[in-house]
Amino acid sequence: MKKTSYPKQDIKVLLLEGVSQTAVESFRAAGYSQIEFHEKSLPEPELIRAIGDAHIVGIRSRTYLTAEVLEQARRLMTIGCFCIGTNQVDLEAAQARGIPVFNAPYSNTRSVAELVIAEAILLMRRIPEKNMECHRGGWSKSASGSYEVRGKTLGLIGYGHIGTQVGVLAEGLGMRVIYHDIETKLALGNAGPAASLGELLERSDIVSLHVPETPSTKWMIGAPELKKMKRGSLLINASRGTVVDIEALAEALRSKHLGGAAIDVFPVEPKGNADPFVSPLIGMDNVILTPHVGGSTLEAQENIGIEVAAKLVRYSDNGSTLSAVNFPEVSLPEHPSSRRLLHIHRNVPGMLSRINEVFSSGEVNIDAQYLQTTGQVGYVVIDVNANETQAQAFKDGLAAIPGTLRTRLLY
Ligand SMILES: NC(=O)C1=CN([C@@H]2O[C@H](COP(=O)(O)OP(=O)(O)OC[C@H]3O[C@@H](n4cnc5c(N)ncnc54)[C@H](O)[C@@H]3O)[C@@H](O)[C@H]2O)C=CC1
Ligand SMILES: O=C(O)CCC(=O)C(=O)O
Repeated sequence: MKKTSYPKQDIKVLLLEGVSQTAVESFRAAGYSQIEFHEKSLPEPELIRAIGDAHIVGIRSRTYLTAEVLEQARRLMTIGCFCIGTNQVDLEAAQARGIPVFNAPYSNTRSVAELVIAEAILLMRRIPEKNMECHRGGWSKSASGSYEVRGKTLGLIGYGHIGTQVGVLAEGLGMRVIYHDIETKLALGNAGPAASLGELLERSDIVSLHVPETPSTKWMIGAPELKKMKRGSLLINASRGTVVDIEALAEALRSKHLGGAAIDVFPVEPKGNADPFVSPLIGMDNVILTPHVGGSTLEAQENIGIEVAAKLVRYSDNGSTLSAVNFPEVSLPEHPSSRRLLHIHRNVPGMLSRINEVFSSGEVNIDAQYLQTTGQVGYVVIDVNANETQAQAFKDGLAAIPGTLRTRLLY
């Protein structure tokens, strides 16, 4: 087994929320044996207990790693979100503690896009109501209110990885696609940008949301926006629950201003499958309710398990932070003949010269040095041709520099 400064068998990996077994297998294959696996998210007191001695933690969307929780995670080296969204982690608090956070930005995007397309067709055909009626022993064979999606306008709010795929699939069905994004985006196929959010809402037969949870998207669809939507049009939200004012949506559905909705995400979601689900949308036959499963397919979860575990292992073994969402990114080569020192520090002037002073005795050769900074944090990696004692002395020297957040030594 490759030797690390901290023996791999002593590195505790805490995996929550039933992340795929492919993640467990990836850690085992990389030599990590201390893996604590939980099928569910943990209530905060239990989370704090479990994370207290963990070096690596893997979560999905239900575990909130707040500044207070991170404060208790004294040994935590890195965090993996086995999903796209990272809003459940206090990214600034993690950065300030020198903890890179990784996610899987692509692996479940196709799964969400497929669900959205399926829901668009079902809602256009009024299938949710017809389904409920049949369940109640009713039979209303009628074409009234049922339409093909062909020729209808789909308005996508957020034209990123998921929005673009929904657009491409929708065009394959003959839909017209318009989108609204805060960034300038390359339009795929025949899609085109709407002049504004308001224009998109006014023109679309179906509006589908694909934005992240940020201050700019919080409650972005409220009563005034719903009012702008066409009478009888449909709303799909598989992004984040805080994007839509759910009470305003319920009212728009009750008043029949909207014809239907498909909602996968909610402002408050149950913590686990045993907890009750409460929503003003319950009981509305023209609403498809799903328990935040947009990305929950076996294909997506297996791929996410492999992708995020690989990023966590690479950081732990090699120091690479490529694609970290809150941290300076460095992609590092292997270092077979040198020892590698990692120094994470507050990004203040003069830090690099203080780091270099530690090696100024001229006793050893520096084989390579890498530096990257983002806003508050700097990350320097130094490969040195030193023996174990020298390397340990360098690590101690680096740790003593004021402004140091964390140091590690990799063999
Ligand atoms: N329901 C589920 O299970 C899943 C939900 N998601 C959610 O979907 C979101 C989107 O995923 P991706 O498309 O992969 O993300 P992405 O980052 O590729 O795309 C998001 C797009 O939204 C745009 N955007 C940000 N703020 C905006 C605003 N105020 N107005 C208009 N556009 C804005 C961005 O510029 C970007 O183009 C994720 O952040 C996550 O919250 C993702 C996967 C599964
Ligand atoms: O699968 C999950 O737990 C969350 C999926 C999701 O919302 C995401 O990837 O952002």
